Amino acid sequence: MVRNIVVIGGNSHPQLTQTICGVLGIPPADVLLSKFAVGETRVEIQESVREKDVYIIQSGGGKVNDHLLELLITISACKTASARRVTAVLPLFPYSRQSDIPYDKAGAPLVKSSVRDRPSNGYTFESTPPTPGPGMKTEGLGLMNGMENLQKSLAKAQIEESNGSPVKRRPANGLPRSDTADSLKSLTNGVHEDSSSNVSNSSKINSFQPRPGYKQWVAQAGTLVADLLTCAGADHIITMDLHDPQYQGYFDIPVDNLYGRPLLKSYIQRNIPDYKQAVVVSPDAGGAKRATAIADSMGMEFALIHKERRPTKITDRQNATMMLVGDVRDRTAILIDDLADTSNTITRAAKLLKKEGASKVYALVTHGILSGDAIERINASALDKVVVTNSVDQSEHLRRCPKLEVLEVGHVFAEAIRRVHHGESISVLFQYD
Ligand SMILES: O=P(O)(O)OC[C@H]1O[C@H](OP(=O)(O)OP(=O)(O)O)[C@H](O)[C@@H]1O
Repeated sequence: MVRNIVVIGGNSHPQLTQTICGVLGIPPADVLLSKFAVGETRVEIQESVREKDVYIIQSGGGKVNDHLLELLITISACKTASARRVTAVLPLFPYSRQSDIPYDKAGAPLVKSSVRDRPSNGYTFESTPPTPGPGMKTEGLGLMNGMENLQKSLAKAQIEESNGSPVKRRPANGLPRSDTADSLKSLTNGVHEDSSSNVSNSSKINSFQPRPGYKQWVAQAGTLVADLLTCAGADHIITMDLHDPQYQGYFDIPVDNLYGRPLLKSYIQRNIPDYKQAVVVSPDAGGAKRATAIADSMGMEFALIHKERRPTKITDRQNATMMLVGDVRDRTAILIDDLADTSNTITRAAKLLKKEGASKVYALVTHGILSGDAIERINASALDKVVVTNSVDQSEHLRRCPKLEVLEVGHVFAEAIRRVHHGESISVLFQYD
């Protein structure tokens, strides 16, 4: 039994909390996790955590936003109740697929197709508009252009006023008082259009295009989530198989990223007949390192599927954008990935592998998120077996998916908690060879 330690389970995965507490030999702490009628999360810690080492178990998946907020409020409640240290245990780390803005193959930030499809003549990676500087020609550029247009409009208004013509004035909220089309016309005139143009108002609105080079920013939600956790008071994070291991660098508190690989490897050794003759397959380039680590350490062959998310032909959505590099003919193929969400990736990969002659296809995935109709997709797919860990609650998935097998991660997290609590090294839990 471990002393002076408190384990609090969030609503995301009560069974995992029970397993962890069972291994540690302590009961889960008494907490009240509920909601007000309006939907706001309510947390009450119903026992003392003063000077205690607190571990809060909350996984991603399911109602991920609710679970995240519940975790943040629980961390904050423990800190204000004088906990000595608060560790957030996130078997599946929420938002870790959104740790950075997406980049295209050329290394430029991804933009929406309306901008991406523009002719690239003269495109540079310089920001547009550039930062205004002394002596810089400002015509047609950002704020300076807006100022010039404003000055022109004011001058024009003064002339019209002195001629006795009616002049449109903006109300206090800054919008012109006339109808919407007129308002937008005058607004777009100030920034994007030549005011002398004769094009009709509605076509101007419909034909609005962002300025070339303008980047439609994608939120860096992963960074925000890292900041929210530390801001709420987390002193330490324990997680498993982060989608992007570099995400740890977004934190200024310790992050222990445990590996699910030992569990996957031991499943292969124990359950796949003649596994040395099987081929480990990564369903996309992003997971190649993960899959090769397993293949190399077990002396197995490796193949790679090149995955392109956008289908090129509407008539062949399933295979047109996937290509196998390697040979799986008459062999068992073992797909390795960090997570399955819609399960599109693994089911399409399985179809391709069977088409390429694989005799059997397994998918071994650390995080079985399996959202929406993922289970139906798996049931109807060429996959023979899908093996996931219970980093996300699998009880409902298990009921609906006869192909699913679940590996227990509770004891791995319990051991990590025990070691962190006693100040012992947990590097042994990172080893997977
Ligand atoms: O079940 P699905 O909905 O198909 O999602 C699963 C895929 O998504 C993730 O990769 P992602 O597509 O984010 O690309 P990356 O590996 O290049 O980051 C993950 O590594 C899987 O390959």
